[in-house]
Amino acid sequence: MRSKADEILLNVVEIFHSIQGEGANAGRSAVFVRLSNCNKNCWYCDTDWSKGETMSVSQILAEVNKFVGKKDYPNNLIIWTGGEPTLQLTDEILSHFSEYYNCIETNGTNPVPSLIKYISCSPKVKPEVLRKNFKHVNEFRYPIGDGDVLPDIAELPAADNYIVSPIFLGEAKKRFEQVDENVKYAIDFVKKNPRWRLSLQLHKLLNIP
Ligand SMILES: Nc1nc2[nH]cc(C(=O)O)c2c(=O)[nH]1
Ligand code: SF4
Ligand SMILES: [Mg+2]
Repeated sequence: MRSKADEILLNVVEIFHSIQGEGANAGRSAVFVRLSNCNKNCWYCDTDWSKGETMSVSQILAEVNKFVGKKDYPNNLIIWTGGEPTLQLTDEILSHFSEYYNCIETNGTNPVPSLIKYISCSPKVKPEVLRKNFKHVNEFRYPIGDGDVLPDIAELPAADNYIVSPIFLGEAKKRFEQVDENVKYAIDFVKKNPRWRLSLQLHKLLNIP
């Protein structure tokens, strides 16, 4: 018999098992489910989110299960990313993944489903929009380039971690080159603003997915 999980369909770019490369969970084992599409078009975007294939929730569950077991909670991380995962992800979908520790990487344009356990927000909107969408997030992570100005922490919703990551550049959609000016600027920023901390995109340094 067909179940609800067979009927709910999502557009998925890729599903892979790696380590979380960025932020406060950097280094942790995680299954990434990259959903198609975004509502922004950042010049430094490193992801081809326009492609993808249709998958049912059952198919996604089967794929995730190949990599990570249900019994390892809360160390069985699923990272819903994109593109912008809030364009597709709902609590109804997440109810089928309740035995996993569900994390999201979001650009802050929309509120996230309530069943998400860990919100990593890399904002592409103004603080006032963030205040409307969130009471609290687990981490704010700003990609930062030489001379970029960040909002004051007082303007942002409450967060457990405030993180800057220097923007790396290189070939389009494969931006793995360190930009020394951005790294220096990020380090000086953290020295002057010690509530913020530095996170490097480990997966780019290690050349892994
Ligand atoms: N290893 C690894 N960590 C990541 N953290 C966030 C990612 C993303 O593309 O959202 C990502 C990614 O693509 N790979
Ligand atoms: S919001 Fe994120 S996924 Fe969307 S274009 Fe910008 S960097 Fe890429
Ligand atoms: Mg990525």
